[in-house]
Amino acid sequence: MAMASAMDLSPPTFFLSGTSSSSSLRRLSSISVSSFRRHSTRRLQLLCQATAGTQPQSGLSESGSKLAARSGQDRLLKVPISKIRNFSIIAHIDHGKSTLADKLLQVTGTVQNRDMKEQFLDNMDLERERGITIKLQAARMRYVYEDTPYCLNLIDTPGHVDFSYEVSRSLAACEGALLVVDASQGVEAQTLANVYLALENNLEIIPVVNKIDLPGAEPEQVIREIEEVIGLDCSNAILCSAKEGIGITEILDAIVQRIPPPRDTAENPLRALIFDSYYDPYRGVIVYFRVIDGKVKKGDRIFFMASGKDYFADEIGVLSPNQIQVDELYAGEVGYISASIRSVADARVGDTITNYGRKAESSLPGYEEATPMVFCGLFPVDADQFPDLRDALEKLQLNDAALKFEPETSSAMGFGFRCGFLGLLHMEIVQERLEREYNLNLITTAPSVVYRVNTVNGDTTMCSNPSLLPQPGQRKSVEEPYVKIELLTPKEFIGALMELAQDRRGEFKEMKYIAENRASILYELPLAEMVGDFFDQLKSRTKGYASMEYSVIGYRESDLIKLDILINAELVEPLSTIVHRDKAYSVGRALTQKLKELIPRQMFKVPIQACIGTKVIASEALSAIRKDVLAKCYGGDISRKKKLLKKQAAGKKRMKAIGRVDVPQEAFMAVLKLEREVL
Ligand SMILES: Nc1nc2c(ncn2[C@@H]2O[C@H](COP(=O)(O)OP(=O)(O)OP(=O)(O)O)[C@@H](O)[C@H]2O)c(=O)[nH]1
Repeated sequence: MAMASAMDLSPPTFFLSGTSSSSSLRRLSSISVSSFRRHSTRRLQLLCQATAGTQPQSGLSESGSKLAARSGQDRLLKVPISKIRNFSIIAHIDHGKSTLADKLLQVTGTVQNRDMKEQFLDNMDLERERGITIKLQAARMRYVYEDTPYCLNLIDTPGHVDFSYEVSRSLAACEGALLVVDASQGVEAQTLANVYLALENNLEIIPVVNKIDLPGAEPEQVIREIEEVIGLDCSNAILCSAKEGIGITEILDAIVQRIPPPRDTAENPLRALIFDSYYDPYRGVIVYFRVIDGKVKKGDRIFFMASGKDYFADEIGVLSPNQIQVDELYAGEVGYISASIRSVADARVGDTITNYGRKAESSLPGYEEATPMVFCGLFPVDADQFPDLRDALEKLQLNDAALKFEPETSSAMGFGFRCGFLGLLHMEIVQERLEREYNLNLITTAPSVVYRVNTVNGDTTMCSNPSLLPQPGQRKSVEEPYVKIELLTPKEFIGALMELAQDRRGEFKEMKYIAENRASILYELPLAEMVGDFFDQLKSRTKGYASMEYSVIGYRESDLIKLDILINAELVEPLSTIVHRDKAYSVGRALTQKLKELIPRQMFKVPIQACIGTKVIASEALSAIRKDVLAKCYGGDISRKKKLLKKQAAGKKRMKAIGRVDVPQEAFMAVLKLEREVL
């Protein structure tokens, strides 16, 4: 193995020269909305989506970690800072990011071929089932270029809009990025959004055109598109097929040649950027970081500059991709710290770690608190499970700094919690984990955005629960969050998309052609209009060809009112929604019709009414009946009858008794599933 040259006097770094087995890399693939959609039984309504704080895996128990550390130490080699390259892969979903990451790990021998199986990338049940990886991670590779060993750190990013903040922090930990574009698809909305994030972080971008093996691949045209749309010089773009292994060595060479090494600032006070963290039930929070300045040693007292907490670094190490303990990490390196940290809120993504005894003057730029965008109520079907639900939420919060919750009581639903999430995928995942891992049977109410209410006495309050919207007499105005969305579409679907956006109260801003047959359309529209089936509609109206990105641009005043639902003359607060005045009548009508379909008939007649204040604007009635599931079962086998009755009883489980009426879970989501034609 080549030694560091005499020229390189900078502090050393380490990498594994051999291979390692590796369950910890399992999370290296990124979130795939499309594969999520393929695998998920319960479909997502929103396109925004991603999640934080799900349990990642170290892949090693403590003893396993020590073992790896021992065997790893023997094979650790030192390289100077000039031989380190830190990079990310940015891509639109399904353009091949995970496949390329896997290939890089294989070709560099970081992971043995025999270990390389699909499960390797995704560990948690939920992740595997949905084909998504929920959080980002890092992997350290060794690559020999012109007889010199280099240490390449791949920092993964979650491919999900809800997590654009985490993406931006991962990119801030790198000097360069591979921009992967599918040769048969071209530039998509997420490609653009990620490139802009990379450019903001001054990264060296290497364009890679993937999937050139596909019959429909048009690499030349895609290269032109990248040059025209992004303005990136593509004269040295790399053509590759991650699947077939074409162009992989060229990519590794380009990483070494084109991405600059980190700056050598090891003598400065420590500043390390946290780009990921997860909660390990045995060791506490494990923090993934990139040392930007200075160095950190095992046993150091470290200080988290945003949370103000301090801990002793019990263990530090690198990810190769298993956790391998080392004694020190220097500027430019990527690694992990285990310091018996109790909650991820103490060590949030974006925070700066410094040395307690020699604090840095200022923290690294870009720290932001997580702001939940979507709220919903979670109520146990069985009121006795309320304490269990509270315990479960507290445990999940240890691992998920973005999850917010507070108790909520409603006369219809009893005791529960109002919870805040980054987006709908985040919400679905938390909800499923509560049900699967904590055995809770829950009713979830329709998600809502956060409204800003200006009251007549001059106060401003934030309202994330439609049932708590102040009375009309008390409020002066109501503001709602707006987003800017960019839609990229083949030109034949422009009309369909404009109709969709217009239908959702969108304001047209701009349209331009980014290629001969593809247009970019900009709209501004209320976030509330996207919390629903917007993304599904976008995909179905464009046969899956359009893509979109959005960002929140602030609050705007709208003519909003509260629509209440009465079932059997009883107000059901969780069914209250905030709607635009122009849509109130059509939503009221559609909602009562939908509820009539969803609520099973009872032994008595049940009126279902939609009201604005005390005024009933729409009304339906469920006629009385008792469903006799045994009606078609003439005589015969008692076990068959029992089976039918058991099935009927099971069907009733996820219902909430509102007064005397059993209301099923689907009814609480009815407002999201209204036929848009009737609106
Ligand atoms: N033909 C061909 N297919 C590829 C290539 N690279 C990736 N794919 C396929 O494209 C699909 C998406 O690849 P992924 O690696 O999961 O893409 P990704 O960008 O990580 O997608 P997300 O995880 O959904 O964000 C998979 O079915 C891959 O097998 C390639 O070079 N050629």
